[in-house]
Amino acid sequence: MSYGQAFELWRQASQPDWDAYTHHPFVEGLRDGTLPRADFLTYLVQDYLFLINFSRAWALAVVKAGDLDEMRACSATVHTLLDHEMSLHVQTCSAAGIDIEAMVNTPEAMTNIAYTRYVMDAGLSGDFLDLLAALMPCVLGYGEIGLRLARDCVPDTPYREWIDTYAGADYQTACAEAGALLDSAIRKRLGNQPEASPRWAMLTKRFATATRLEVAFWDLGRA
Ligand SMILES: Cc1ncc(C[n+]2csc(CCO)c2C)c(N)n1
Repeated sequence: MSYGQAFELWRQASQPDWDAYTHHPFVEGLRDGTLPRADFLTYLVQDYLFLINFSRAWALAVVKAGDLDEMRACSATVHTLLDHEMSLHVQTCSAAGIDIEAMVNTPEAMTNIAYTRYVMDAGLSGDFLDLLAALMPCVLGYGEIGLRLARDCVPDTPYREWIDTYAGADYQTACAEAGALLDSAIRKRLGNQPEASPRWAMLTKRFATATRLEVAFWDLGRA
């Protein structure tokens, strides 16, 4: 499954942080089923708070978009986040006795604040490309993780549902579309040789910073 050209270049430029993100001990614990349930729930509650702010960042992408196609793609992501992705978190936590009131009243972890506000600032101080560069590690990293874990996980891991969500055709299609949106947005603004643009280094850096923030996000699940 290809997530596009810019992603491939930024992913390579972000080594070894990309591997630290996609092969983090937390991810390995999902794969082999050894991740303690309490750690998973800590992660899910923080991730719920993360997704609230992440939805706001995709809403900012609607504002920063350059045409109706870009607006449609970003507003569809806002809709998916608010009406599907977040309800999975609520259901799983509620089955474990954590109600939505408890979730929204949990203080945001520092790394959670750092990550989401970094993404928001990329969009507020920069343009559509700055914002997309900061949004992509999150979207595409989970696609890559999902595919690998679906292939390599132990058959009876209790995290099979989580893995199947991200390995599934719906999510993989969303990743391919996000990668295509990124490539097309870059082509419209920077032309056919974007690597030669003076902006390329900064965009690559934004992708790498968001990747490091993903590593830190897994760490907070293990606290
Ligand atoms: C820390 C963190 N990083 C990535 C994701 C995955 N994710 C975030 S938004 C979205 C839908 C499309 O943008 C998906 C799959 C997450 N949940 N939490």
